[in-house]
Amino acid sequence: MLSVSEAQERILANLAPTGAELVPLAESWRRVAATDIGARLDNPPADVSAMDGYAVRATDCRSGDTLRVIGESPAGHPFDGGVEPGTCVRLYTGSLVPTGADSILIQENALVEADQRITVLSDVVAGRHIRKRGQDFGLGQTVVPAGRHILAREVGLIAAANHAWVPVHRRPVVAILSAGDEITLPGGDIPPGGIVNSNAPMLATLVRACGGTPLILPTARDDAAEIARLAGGLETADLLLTAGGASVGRYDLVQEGLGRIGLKVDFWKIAMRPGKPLMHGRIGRLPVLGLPGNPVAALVCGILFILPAIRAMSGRSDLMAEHDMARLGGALPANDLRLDHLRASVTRADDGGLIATAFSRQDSAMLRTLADSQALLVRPPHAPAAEQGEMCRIIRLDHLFI
Ligand SMILES: Nc1nc2c(c(=O)[nH]1)N[C@H]1C(S)=C(S)[C@@H](COP(=O)(O)OP(=O)(O)OC[C@H]3O[C@@H](n4cnc5c(N)ncnc54)[C@H](O)[C@@H]3O)O[C@H]1N2
Ligand code: MOO
Repeated sequence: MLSVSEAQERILANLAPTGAELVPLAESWRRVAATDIGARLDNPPADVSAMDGYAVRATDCRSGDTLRVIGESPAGHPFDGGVEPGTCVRLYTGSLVPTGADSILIQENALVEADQRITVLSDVVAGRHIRKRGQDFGLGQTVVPAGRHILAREVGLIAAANHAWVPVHRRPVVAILSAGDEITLPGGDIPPGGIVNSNAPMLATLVRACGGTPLILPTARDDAAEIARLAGGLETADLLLTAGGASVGRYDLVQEGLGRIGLKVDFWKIAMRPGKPLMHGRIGRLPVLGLPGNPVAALVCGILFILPAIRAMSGRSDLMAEHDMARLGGALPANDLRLDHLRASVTRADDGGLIATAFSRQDSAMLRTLADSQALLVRPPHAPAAEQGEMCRIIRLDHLFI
């Protein structure tokens, strides 16, 4: 069986980033920059004060000196003149520094006298409290490089660089096809032997959390022709996910159904748990991931394979879900050849470190245990038995909004 890392490499090998589209700045959160975004001005655009006080010349601003206040420079209303020897201009945080001034005397260090005069109470250090033009970034400099995930900090930076529109990669469209005679819609009557389709809404949410646009297709019966019909004509999608019918049972017909519309299987079955029956292939140019029906297996495959695939198609370079280190909250038995992903709760020790404790039952159909887990505890293939307190690797689910 293929290892998880080989499977990831093969899935990612043929994925290209989507094209670019322009979105309003406010819509760019959690999108990915499609080109380098350059500054359309210097920031700050001119020398400005970092404090409320007076624009002065440091040489005539020693403790005990008296200066004449020749005007005011409120933020947004620059002073129309210059600071001459023995004079100063009243200004505020963000005010343009008038010509002639080289420093700011903060107002706490000035005693206001009569006749528009102030007495300096403390020596001024030349250059203090002035934000120099372009000290943050300069006109034409790249502020956000292509491939950067745009979060609130980048939104602020792009705005400061004077852009109202942002070039981002189009969200990858991910079609989701559930297969199985037993599958019913959430909220309806459940016939004998039926089970509610939890995979489609859960995978759609995962797709959204990873930055894609989910497209839930109608549920396919256990019928190869119906699977072929529902999965056909998806030329505009970027990825097709199937859920269920991936294993070796007589009614596991996804491969046969998709084969009728040209599926070329790249691999089937990998050395992981849960998620062993994962299938990867292509229908024409459309990449296909066949996920197991067991919901926990489908979600774990989502984190290991769909998440990096969507990130890659979105133009990101940080592809894999981040790992953290934790101490084991309980002993674990030795592992077999499959990379295991145990559902685990996470708490914080008094020293600030993380403690991950695997749930005692790890059935891959148990959704409540999955929802109660804050992390997947990763057990490498052939890991020996481990004692409580030993270090382990975890993938934190809350951090991924999954
Ligand atoms: N003899 C073997 N049996 C199985 C093997 C094996 O290697 N040999 N692998 C097991 C593993 S591991 C998994 S995982 C499952 C995967 O099976 P399928 O992908 O074929 O999934 P189904 O049989 O269609 O369903 C499995 C399980 O999940 C329920 N299900 C299916 N779709 C949904 C859905 N959309 N929402 C909620 N629940 C769903 C379905 O009713 C089944 O209970 O195979 C093992 N068997
Ligand atoms: O992938 Mo299966 O869920 O290991 O049981």
